Amino acid sequence: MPAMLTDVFRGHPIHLPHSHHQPDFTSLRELPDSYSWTPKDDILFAAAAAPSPPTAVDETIPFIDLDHPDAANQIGHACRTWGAFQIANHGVPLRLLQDIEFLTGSLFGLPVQRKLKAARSETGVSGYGVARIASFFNKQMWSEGFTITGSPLNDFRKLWPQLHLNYCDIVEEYEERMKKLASKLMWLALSSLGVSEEDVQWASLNSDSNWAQAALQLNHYPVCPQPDRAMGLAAHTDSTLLTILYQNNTAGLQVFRDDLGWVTVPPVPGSLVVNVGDLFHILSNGLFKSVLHRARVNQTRARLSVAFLWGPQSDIKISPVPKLVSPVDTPLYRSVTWTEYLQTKATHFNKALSMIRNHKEE
Ligand SMILES: C=C1C[C@]23C[C@H]1CC[C@H]2[C@@]12CCC[C@@](C)(C(=O)O1)[C@H]2[C@@H]3C(=O)O
Ligand SMILES: O=C(O)CCC(=O)C(=O)O
Ligand SMILES: [Fe+2]
Repeated sequence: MPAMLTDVFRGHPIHLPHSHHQPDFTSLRELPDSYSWTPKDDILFAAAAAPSPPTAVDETIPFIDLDHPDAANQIGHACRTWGAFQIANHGVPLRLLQDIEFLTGSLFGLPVQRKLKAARSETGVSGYGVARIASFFNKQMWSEGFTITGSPLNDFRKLWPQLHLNYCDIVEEYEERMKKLASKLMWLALSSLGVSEEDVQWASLNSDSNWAQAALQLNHYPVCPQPDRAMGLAAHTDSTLLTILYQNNTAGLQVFRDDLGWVTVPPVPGSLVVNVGDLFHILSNGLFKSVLHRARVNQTRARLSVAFLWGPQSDIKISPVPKLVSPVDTPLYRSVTWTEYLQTKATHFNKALSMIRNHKEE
């Protein structure tokens, strides 16, 4: 039995503040200094868009109809240029999206004392708390999170003594749908590079398809008195193959482009945002872009998001697909399992990718 996602941080304990040490988000009229970000707290905080032609001003990530006959190429192009795209006709019932949004709102609406009964432990992955990347920043983020790996039953029982079974059913159905969608998206993207199942046998569609695992990250960004100086979730890349994100009807997600700066991803009701993670960047030998993204907050509306963070089981070694490496070159990256990569990220954060990069001998 390979190590599970649940255990990846056993050897990487982390001490993060819990909400009972934090001010009550809802009662503040001014941002405390510990929540006020400047460019020195995050070098990209104020990264202005490079001067660009007026036509490029409202450029954003591609919107792709999965029923379109050219969807595979559109996805491949989006993965290479943006590392992110939005999808319609993804087959996930609207009712299920509404259910997971309701669950998320209901969870974060619980009294703090109740949420803390399911607080994430210092060595754990699952539970209530601030995002793990918080440890790399001096300032606090204007958000709270809840991570699910494996069965949420134990945590949900603590949150909702009566209704936990209904909520477990929603999570189970959501994860089931997301799993199928993620695998479909990965194969569409790979096929656009001419990569087929013989080239990536561990991910074969026929193998009992249990080669993948995932975490579900629920995020809540409360209304904020001074949103221009606050940060909902600091800039990061995901350590995944792919991440599928549902956002409620409140803008906040931004992706970074060297030539455009921070670009907002507008919420489109019923659609989902997909982004390339570090492992897909490695698998594609650097062709697909692991996109830097963050979440901003606003003054009038609370924001909710649900990220399905998807990657391979822990016994699977990810390395660049040989077909995508030129015969005269070495692959851009060494092989790595998801567990090893998450552990590297837990200590080195944004340096993790470069640490597994092969450096060419002169
Ligand atoms: C399977 C994963 C992926 C994790 C760690 C672990 C569980 C929670 C995920 C997130 C979710 C929020 C952003 C992020 C950067 C974070 O802090 O926690 C993610 C991180 C990663 O993609 O590296
Ligand atoms: O809330 C968002 O839009 C982004 C969330 C995110 O990046 C994450 O959970 O990894
Ligand atoms: Fe993310």
